[in-house]
Amino acid sequence: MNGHLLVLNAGSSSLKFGLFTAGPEPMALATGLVERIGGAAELHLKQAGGAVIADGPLGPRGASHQGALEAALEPLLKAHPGTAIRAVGHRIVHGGRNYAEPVELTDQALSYLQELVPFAPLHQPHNLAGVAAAQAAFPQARQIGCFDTAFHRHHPFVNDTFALPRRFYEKGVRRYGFHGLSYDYIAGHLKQMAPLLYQGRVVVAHLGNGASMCGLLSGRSVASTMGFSALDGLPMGTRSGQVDPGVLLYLMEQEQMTPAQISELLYLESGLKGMSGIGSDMRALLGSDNPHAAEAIEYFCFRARRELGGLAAALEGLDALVFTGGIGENAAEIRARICRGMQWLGIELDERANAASAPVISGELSRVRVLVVPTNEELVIARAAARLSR
Ligand SMILES: Nc1ncnc2c1ncn2[C@@H]1O[C@H](COP(=O)(O)OP(=O)(O)O)[C@@H](O)[C@H]1O
Ligand SMILES: CC(=O)OP(=O)(O)O
Ligand SMILES: [Mg+2]
Repeated sequence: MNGHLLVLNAGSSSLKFGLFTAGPEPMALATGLVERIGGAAELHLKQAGGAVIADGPLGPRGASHQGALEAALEPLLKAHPGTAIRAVGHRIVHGGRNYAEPVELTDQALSYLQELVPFAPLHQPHNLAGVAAAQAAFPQARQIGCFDTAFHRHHPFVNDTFALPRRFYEKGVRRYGFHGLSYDYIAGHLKQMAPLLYQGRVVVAHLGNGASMCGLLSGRSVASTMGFSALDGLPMGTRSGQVDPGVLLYLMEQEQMTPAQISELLYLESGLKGMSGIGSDMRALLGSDNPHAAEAIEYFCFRARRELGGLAAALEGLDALVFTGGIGENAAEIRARICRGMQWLGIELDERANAASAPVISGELSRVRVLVVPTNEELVIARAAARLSR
């Protein structure tokens, strides 16, 4: 079948994208990233072989996701003249109750996904804006949606519900879980590279700007630290992670904060940024001697250890721990500090392997294998787009 695939992974302040071949196992031809959209946006775009196509500030077009997408596509398509885009695969954070698999984005699907915007205000609007922009740029192409929630849709009921009156569950107040495209990639990687571990009890720590952990049993999601929204669980770059709901009542009743103000607080002003007063970037915190930065890092690692213990309980044991995401893949110091408190669970790191971010970072005597696996959400999307546009 002719044509290529374009993959768009729109985050809250970033846009990752790639041009792929459309065969049964798609191959990346070029991949790119726009970061700091809305601020000092920069475009980084390279060929799969490593040659740089574009690298530098985006200027005024970096003010919005739409502008960033247009500015990113120009050099991409110029470097690949004659490319016909057969399908555009989109990461869509929330698929709600309806979608446990990727789907073609018909008008009906899009209007359902639009209704989910309040469930994921930091991501869903950008994801849907990406669809609109891609429809305008490639009117002939099929638009395929791939959902962060889909991988978790078969959670057992205890991990799907809250202890609220039943009617809220029926209305969709559930623990959806997110980062499913990343967990899907990791599960597929384990199946291929470590089939015995794949069959076992695995916790994946996706530690990026957004962060969550997921318990896998035979490659399927059993429990995740993110729930109804992408706010729960671990603290993140700017998100709070788990907070006592009583705090929210207090903020409304005593501080007279509006829902919009609370949303801003929890999604954009909390987490590493809020605790440190410095910023959301783990690199900046690790490089700082400010005691509040140190406390934010310690809280991050402490919460990760707590969640790891909880997920191991949900899995009734642990065979492997996988680190992924920008922090999980690169920050040896953070991996070490999470693992240091977990010897009781059978985790022993090999310090040198960890410092080198080697694929296996556990020591020979460690009962639990500890791995570093770079995630690839774009490849998972490309595979789905290839399949659904066949
Ligand atoms: N070498 C590194 N050391 C520590 N943190 C890093 C390193 N490289 C990237 N990070 C962190 O990874 C995070 C971004 O992760 P990423 O998975 O790219 O985010 P997103 O959720 O936007 O996809 C940032 O906090 C960044 O500081
Ligand atoms: C769901 C989520 O938190 O995504 P990201 O890590 O891209 O912010
Ligand atoms: Mg991410």
